[in-house]
Amino acid sequence: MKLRIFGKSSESDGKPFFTAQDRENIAWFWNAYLKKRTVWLLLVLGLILVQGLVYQQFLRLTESGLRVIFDQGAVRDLYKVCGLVFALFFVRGITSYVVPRTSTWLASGAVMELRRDLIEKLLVLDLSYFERSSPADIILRVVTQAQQLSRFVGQVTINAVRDAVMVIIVSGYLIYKAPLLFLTALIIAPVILFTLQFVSRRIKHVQRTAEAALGAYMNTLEETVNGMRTVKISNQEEFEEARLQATNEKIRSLQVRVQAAQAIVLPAIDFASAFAYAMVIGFGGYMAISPHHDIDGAAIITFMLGLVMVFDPLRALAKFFTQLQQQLVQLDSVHSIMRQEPSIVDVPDATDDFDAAADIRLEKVTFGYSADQPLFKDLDLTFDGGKRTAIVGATGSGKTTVLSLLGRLYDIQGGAVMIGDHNVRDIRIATLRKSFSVVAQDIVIFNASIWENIKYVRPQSTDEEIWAAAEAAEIAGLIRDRGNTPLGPKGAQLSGGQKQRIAIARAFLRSAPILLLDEATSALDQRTEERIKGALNRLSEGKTTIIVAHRLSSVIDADKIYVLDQGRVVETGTHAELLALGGLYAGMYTTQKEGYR
Ligand SMILES: Nc1ncnc2c1ncn2[C@@H]1O[C@H](COP(=O)(O)OP(=O)(O)OP(=O)(O)O)[C@@H](O)[C@H]1O
Repeated sequence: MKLRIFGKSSESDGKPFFTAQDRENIAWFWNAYLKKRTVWLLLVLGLILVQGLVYQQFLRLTESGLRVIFDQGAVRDLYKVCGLVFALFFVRGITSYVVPRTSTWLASGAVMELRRDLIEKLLVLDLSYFERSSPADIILRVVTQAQQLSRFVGQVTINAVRDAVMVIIVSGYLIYKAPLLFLTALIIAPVILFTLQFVSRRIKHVQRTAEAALGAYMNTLEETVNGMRTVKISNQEEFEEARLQATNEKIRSLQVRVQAAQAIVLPAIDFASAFAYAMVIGFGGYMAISPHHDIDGAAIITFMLGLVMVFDPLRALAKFFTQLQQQLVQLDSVHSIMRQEPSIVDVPDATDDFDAAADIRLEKVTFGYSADQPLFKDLDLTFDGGKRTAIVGATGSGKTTVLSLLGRLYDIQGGAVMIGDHNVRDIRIATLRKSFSVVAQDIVIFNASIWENIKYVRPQSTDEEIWAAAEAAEIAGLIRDRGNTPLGPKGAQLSGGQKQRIAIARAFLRSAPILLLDEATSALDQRTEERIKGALNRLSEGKTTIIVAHRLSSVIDADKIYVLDQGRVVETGTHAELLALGGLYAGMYTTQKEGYR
C-alpha cells in the first residue's frame, strides 16, 4: 500500500488526537509505573513551577529595569535589579540540574519495572504465542521500544511539562499586564491547532508502519544470521542482501515521511508567530502612542520579550506533540504484550498432590493446532506407570504432539489427559512439569559451558551428581577437553550428537519420575547409541518412559508400542506381537532392516 503524508489516507482520517486505545495505554502506564512515584513527580513539578516563576519574575524585573532607564531613575535601583536577575538565574541553574537528573532516575526506574513485567509476562504466555511471534519482534518491544519509552518519559515529557508551565505562567502574566495585546497574539492559536491535528494523524499511521518494517527487518536479519550455514551452502548471499536492503530502504523512506510530517509544524508556528509579532508591534505601538491606553514603551518591550519566552516553548511543545504521536504507537506495541493472556494457567484449586508414577492416559482426546484442523479425534492411549511405551509412525503422524500434551504445552480441545486419578488440568503446572525429564528433538543449548548447560535443569545439583550424569551420557570427556569455554550461540560449536548427549545428561541429572525420549539417540553413531541405550535403560528403570523413535531398533524392548498414522492409533502391541501382525509396523521394520544390510 502506498503511504501518503500530505494527501488523504483513509486509515488516518477522522481519528482524534488520542484514540480510546491511546487513553487506555496511557492510563495503564500511569497506573502501573508512575502513580507510585507521585510524590517524586510532584517534587519535579514543583521545581518546574519554580523555573516558570523565575521567568515571570525576570519579566517583572526587566520591566522595572527598563523603567529606571527610560525615566532616568537611580542607578542604585538598576544594580538591585541586576542582582535579583542574577539570583533568579542561579536558582534556575540549580533546578535545571535537579529536574533532569530526578526525572531520568524516575523514568529509568519505571521502565526497568516495565521490562521486568514484560519478561514475567513472556515467561507465562502459552508456547503458541511464541510460535506466532518472531523473536526479533519481541526483542524490539522489550529492548528498543521500552528504552525509547524511558527517554521519552524521563526527558522529552518532562521538558514538555516545563515548557507548558512556562507558557502558562508567562501567558498569565502577559494577560494580566496587557489583555488586549495578548488577544491580538492569540490569533495564531487556530493555525497551531490545525497544523497539529493535520500532522498527528499522519505521523501515527506512518510510525505504525515504520515499527512493523523495523520488526520485519530485525526478523529477516535474525533469520539470515541464524541460517548462515544454509545461506552460504545454497549460495544465497545476494538474495539475502537484496531482501535486507529492500526492508532497509523501506525503513528509510518511512523515517523520511515521519520527518516530513513533523517538519511542517515548526515553520507553520514560525510563520504564525511572525504574524503575531507584527500585530503586537503595530497594535502595541498604536496603544503606546494613543492617549486612550495607559501602556508605555517599557511595557511593550517587556510584552514582546514575554512573547518570545512563550513562543519558544510553544515551538518545543508542538514538536513534543509530534513525538508523542510516535511514542503512542510504541506504547501500544509494548502494552500489546501485557494485554496477552495465557490460556494455559492453573485452575483456582490446582493440586500439587498427585501420583506421578501412576498410569498416564489420553482419553478420547481431541486436539488440533488450529481449531478447524484436528490432528487427534477421540484418541485413546495408555502409558503404564513404571513401564516403557514407544510411539512410532510416519513423520507428522502426531508423536511429538502426544508428548507436548502430557506436560500441557498445549491444552486439548476435548477428552482428558489423566495421570492416575488426576486430570492434568487440575494439577499445578509447575508441579506437573517437574515430573518430566525430557530429551527432545529441539535441544536448547545456551551460550555457556557444557557444565553450565547440564546444570541448568537442576541448579542445586552437586558437582558429583553432574559428573555422574555427564559420565552416563558419555559427555564427561568433552567437558574435560573444553573446560569452561562457552558453546557459542545456540551451541553452534557442538555437533548434533554432542548436543544430544548434553540433553541426555540433563535427563539423568533431573531424574524425574516420567521420562520422555523424543528421538533421544537419533544423532548418535551406533556404538555410542548402544552404550547410552544401556545407561538410558538403567535411568528409565521404574520410571514411566515414553519413547518416540523412527529407528525401530531403539524401541524393540519397549513393553508396548503404539503405531500412529495421521493422528490415529493403527496398531498396538509388543515388538514381537506387531511383527506377527504383519501390518504397518512389520512393514516399517522390514524396510529399515533391509536398509542396514
Ligand atoms: N506448533 C505447531 N503448530 C502448528 N502445527 C504443528 C505444530 N507442531 C506440529 N504441527 C503439525 O502437527 C502435525 C503433527 O506433528 P508432530 O510434530 O506431532 O509429528 P511427529 O509424528 O512427531 O513428526 P516427526 O516424526 O516428523 O517428528 C504435523 O502435521 C505438523 O505439521
